[in-house]
Amino acid sequence: MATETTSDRVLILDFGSQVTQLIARRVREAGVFCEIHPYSMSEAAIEAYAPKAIILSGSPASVTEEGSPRAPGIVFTKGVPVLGICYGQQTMCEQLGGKVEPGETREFGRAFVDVKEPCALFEGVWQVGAREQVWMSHGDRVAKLPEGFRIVATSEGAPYAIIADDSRRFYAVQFHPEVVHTPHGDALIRNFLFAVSGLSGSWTMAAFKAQAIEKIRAQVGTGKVICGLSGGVDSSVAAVLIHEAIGDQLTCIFVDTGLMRAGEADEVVTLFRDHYNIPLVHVDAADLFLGKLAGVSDPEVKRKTIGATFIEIFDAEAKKIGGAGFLAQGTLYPDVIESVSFTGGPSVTIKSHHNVGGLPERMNLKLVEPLRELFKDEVRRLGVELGLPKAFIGRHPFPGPGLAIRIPGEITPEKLEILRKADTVYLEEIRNAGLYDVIWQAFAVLLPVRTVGVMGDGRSYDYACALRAVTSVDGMTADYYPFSHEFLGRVATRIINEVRGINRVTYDITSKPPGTIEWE
Ligand SMILES: Nc1ncnc2c1ncn2[C@@H]1O[C@H](COP(=O)(O)OP(=O)(O)OP(=O)(O)O)[C@@H](O)[C@H]1O
Ligand SMILES: O=c1[nH]c(=O)c2[nH+]cn([C@@H]3O[C@H](COP(=O)(O)O)[C@@H](O)[C@H]3O)c2[nH]1
Ligand SMILES: NC(=O)CC[C@H](N)C(=O)O
Ligand SMILES: [Mg+2]
Repeated sequence: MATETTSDRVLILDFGSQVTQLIARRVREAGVFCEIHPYSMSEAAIEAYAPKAIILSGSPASVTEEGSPRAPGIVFTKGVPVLGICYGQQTMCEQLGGKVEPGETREFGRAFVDVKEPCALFEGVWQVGAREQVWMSHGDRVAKLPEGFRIVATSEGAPYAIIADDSRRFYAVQFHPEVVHTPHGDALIRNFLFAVSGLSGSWTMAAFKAQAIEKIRAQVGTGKVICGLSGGVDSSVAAVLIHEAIGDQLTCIFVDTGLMRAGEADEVVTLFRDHYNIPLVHVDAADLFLGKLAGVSDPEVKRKTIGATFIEIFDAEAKKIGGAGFLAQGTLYPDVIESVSFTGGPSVTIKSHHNVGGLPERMNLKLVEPLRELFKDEVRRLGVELGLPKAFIGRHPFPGPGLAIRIPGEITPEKLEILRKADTVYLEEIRNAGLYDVIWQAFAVLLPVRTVGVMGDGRSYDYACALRAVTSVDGMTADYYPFSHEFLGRVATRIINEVRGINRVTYDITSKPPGTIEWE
């Protein structure tokens, strides 16, 4: 999976921590390319990836348990700098001849470290003698240092809060520098990347764009490419990027799945044709999708059915334009991470994104996915770099499976119609209140629950709907948007008055985690 994007690559080995993603974000924000791989990555794959530095993540596991995960030996013999975080520190110590034991005091949340000796990791950030706030989440602790290490900071629950082996460039911390609750944690990570590892921090969107174009040309040659275009920011950016690379070898395909929002199909096609001179085919596949989804209520079955149907259509369209060999999609890094359960790795499949885990096993078209290693906010920056108009860049994400994953249970044309109306009212109110751009994503969900109400002195027995609005940076974590009660009241009244079939409205205040943004 290694890419040619840059030679300054950092490898993050994941032991299953909840916050491994954040390590990647901090590294990329520093202008350094990195990828997350499971700790079980083979030594050959590590060699092929050729990291300039390695970071070991935290983990729910305990080094003291038999069979708990270990880093591949090559991590410590390759001669590159290594930063161990929490479990990463513990396994580093254990593997290099130190000792780990269950601690007497567990530390969760805010803690303080006393800085004892100078260290490249916090040079220019923390002073010797200072007491600094960090964020801890551990029960075990290092009890004996491996040879070559020294203690540079301590905390109450972790006498080895920061340790260093300067000659081998191995550093390890018991706390989590990647979370915002460790103020200056990002500066420590930068020090590891620049001062310790000597990386350049030159991974910019302009550099990414130039290299991505080269890669697309090399992969595709003179072949024809069709690009699944949804009107969302990811596929729009992918299409424009690919068009810059291969010009008229590209044809875009917009699939109307029948699971779109009100007016969306026309809007997307018009917007794209107005701005770009890229051939766009509009396929009306509503009957096909609704037919295949009839009677399906399990979320994963829905997602896989939708993924397979998309591919069926792309295959047919590829033939129609005289045999395209490649399918381009706006797949992002989070789609990949959430869909993939690493064999032998610690993470589990949360949901099969229709364009990754939902793809059929056998595919005729070869995938071109130039954004596969980017997070959403990075794609938006690439969009700016490519000169995409704001109408594309600022759009809320809309998932490929569309309203199908916003109607828990079976999907029917009647339910789709009700949901479209409620969603339209909700988004209209959000726009009127000037909130569209401060919210990351907002939508209505039609619940498969009917409740009793009283309307116009009569009894109603209709569906309930839930409203969702979240703030986020990259969709990997999210919080609910704190609307005023007045706003929520206004939307609820309008939906109940205007949308036949809904007589109750609720607001979803679940963050991610533990929830996800979509309901399925
Ligand atoms: N209706 C559609 N027609 C054609 N391709 C689609 C459609 N919906 C999704 N896709 C393909 O699946 C990919 C993933 O969808 P996803 O919703 O994650 O991205 P997007 O729609 O491009 O952007 P956004 O996340 O902002 O909605 C898209 O980039 C696109 O290639
Ligand atoms: O194209 C897509 N195909 C999918 O199968 C899919 N599932 C979720 N999403 C979008 O991903 C982001 C994170 O969503 P979740 O918190 O629900 O996983 C949110 O922005 C979701 O809308 C999808 N997009
Ligand atoms: N966050 C972590 O990496 C925790 C590591 C280990 N499970 C402990 O409790 O110490
Ligand atoms: Mg979309």
